[in-house]
Amino acid sequence: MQAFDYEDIQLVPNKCIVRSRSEIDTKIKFGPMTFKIPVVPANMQTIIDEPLAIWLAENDYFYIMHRFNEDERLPFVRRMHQRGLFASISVGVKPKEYELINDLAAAHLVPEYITIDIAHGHADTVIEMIHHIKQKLPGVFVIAGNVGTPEGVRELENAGADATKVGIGPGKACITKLKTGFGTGGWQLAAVRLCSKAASKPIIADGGIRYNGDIAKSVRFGASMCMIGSLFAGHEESPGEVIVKDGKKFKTYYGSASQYQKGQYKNVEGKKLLVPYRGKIAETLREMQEDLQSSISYAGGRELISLRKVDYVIVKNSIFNGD
Ligand SMILES: NC(=O)C1=CN([C@@H]2O[C@H](COP(=O)(O)OP(=O)(O)OC[C@H]3O[C@@H](n4cnc5c(N)ncnc54)[C@H](OP(=O)(O)O)[C@@H]3O)[C@@H](O)[C@H]2O)C=CC1
Ligand SMILES: Nc1nc2c(ncn2[C@@H]2O[C@H](COP(=O)(O)O)[C@@H](O)[C@H]2O)c(=O)[nH]1
Repeated sequence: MQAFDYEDIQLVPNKCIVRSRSEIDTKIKFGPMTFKIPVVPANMQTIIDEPLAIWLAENDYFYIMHRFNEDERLPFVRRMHQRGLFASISVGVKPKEYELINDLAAAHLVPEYITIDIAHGHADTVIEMIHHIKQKLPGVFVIAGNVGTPEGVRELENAGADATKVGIGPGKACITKLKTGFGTGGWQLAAVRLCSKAASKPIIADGGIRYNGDIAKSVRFGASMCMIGSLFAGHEESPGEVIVKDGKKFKTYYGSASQYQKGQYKNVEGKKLLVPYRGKIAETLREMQEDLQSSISYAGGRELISLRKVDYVIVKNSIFNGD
């Protein structure tokens, strides 16, 4: 197996078949809905909150609400549906999470998407939760993760997951690779490739995306969707705290397994960092779409799927991504 990451790969251009990039379609059908671009902000507390979820849903972007305001999830689903918007929530695997699924079923509240979000997703705990959701809320599109191997993808798909999320430790706020020695940090793009070859359902490439071009690379290697944290952390709408340092504005971004999220220093696998303030999220999403349109033009196509066939070269070998 070749180990490579985003910075090691360049995609090889084909002849352009459009007169303008505006002709190019970046849409992706993912589960029951179609979205403008194959990108979802990470389901982390400093990345997504309810006002942003509403804005994203209203503007045809995918979102996944984080799971850290536990008791707010059921009312959140209700409020999204009352607004005529899709509901997309996260769950863990502890006993209280089973109660949430039971309560949603009892209230006939069926979110369109549920993401099972734990660090080591290739686990019986996740398989059991997939079974529970599918039994109680059969209409839900279930995303399960995170995994980093073909075996992980296959087992979760076989258990009933409709999509799997790939990425163990490549994230910017992640210290899993340093604290445990395990993960896909430094070879996340190769892991996406490996996992997508084993997948019979969509996969989400999660973590390690540092530039807009990495979205095209993820799609090239089989991702249907990219989950992004740090690139979304610095916006006006981002829930992180604003910090002013030496006259410059920053926002805080912390890992979901950091002491800041957990409230205690136990099994910590995440850190806190400051990211430069970068204005409105709408502008970043617009630029991502434009860059993706350009990518597809270089692929010699007019829609996202054309990226899947392009040649690539490995331009160097480094394993610094995420550090
Ligand atoms: N994508 C990534 O690389 C990573 C992401 N995260 C994020 O951090 C958040 C917290 O994750 P997580 O700690 O899993 O959530 P939880 O604290 O909710 O843990 C979920 C369950 O899995 C158990 N668990 C957690 N890690 C392991 C492990 N390595 N082996 C066996 N059991 C385990 C926990 O028990 P106990 O705590 O008692 O072991 C608990 O019962 C999530 O949002 C997750 O996505 C965290 C690390 C890596
Ligand atoms: N190992 C850890 N990974 C984490 C933690 N919190 C979140 N994450 C993962 O990172 C991505 C976002 O990555 P980025 O490179 O785009 O910033 C996120 O979706 C999670 O999968 C953590 O505490 N530890």
